[in-house]
Amino acid sequence: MVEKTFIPEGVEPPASQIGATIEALVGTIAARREAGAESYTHRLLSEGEDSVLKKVAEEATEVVLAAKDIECCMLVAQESAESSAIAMGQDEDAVCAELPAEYYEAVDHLRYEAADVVYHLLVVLERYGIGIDEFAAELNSRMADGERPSGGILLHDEYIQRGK
Ligand SMILES: N=c1c2ncn([C@@H]3O[C@H](COP(=O)(O)OP(=O)(O)OP(=O)(O)O)[C@@H](O)[C@H]3O)c2ncn1[C@@H]1O[C@H](COP(=O)(O)O)[C@@H](O)[C@H]1O
Repeated sequence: MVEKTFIPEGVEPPASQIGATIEALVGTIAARREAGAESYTHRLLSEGEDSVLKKVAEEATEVVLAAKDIECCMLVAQESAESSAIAMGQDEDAVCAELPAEYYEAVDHLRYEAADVVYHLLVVLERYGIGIDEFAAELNSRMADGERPSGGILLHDEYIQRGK
């Protein structure tokens, strides 16, 4: 925990799968500060900022394209199912399209690109000294009380500077 954050008194911090994964990756990324140039992460942390910042933008675009591929597969499958229904004299509004293998490949691709975005984003946070708990506090501080995980870390008010 850093001075900017706190956990409400008397509550246990939560445990979760994705939390453990992100924490392990964040630890690896931080440790790569001391690695050599053979480490891709080290290069992103130590070279000019454009390398990692461009990578975040590029990977985010790839997420968009991967999601669009999924949409395209769904549309093609639906249109094909509707055409078949019409040809067979069935109600085209009642058809349920069978999704092709390409759809599942596109979903896998989206997951892959999403992981690329998260990794590069975590490198950016490390580069600019934003700890993972501080980042969690940013997300938690946006949540309503009933929505936030029990024991979720929060930002002290003076560190909430939205839109500045
Ligand atoms: N999670 C990652 C990770 N995700 C993506 N990348 C790299 O990010 C780069 C992405 O570049 P590209 O987009 O050109 O390549 P791509 O992802 O193959 O292809 P597309 O995205 O274009 O489809 C590749 O070089 C990947 O290896 C990562 N490199 C490292 N890590 C983690 O960081 C640790 C330390 O890595 P090193 O610094 O290399 O030791 C690793 O053990 C991993 O846990």
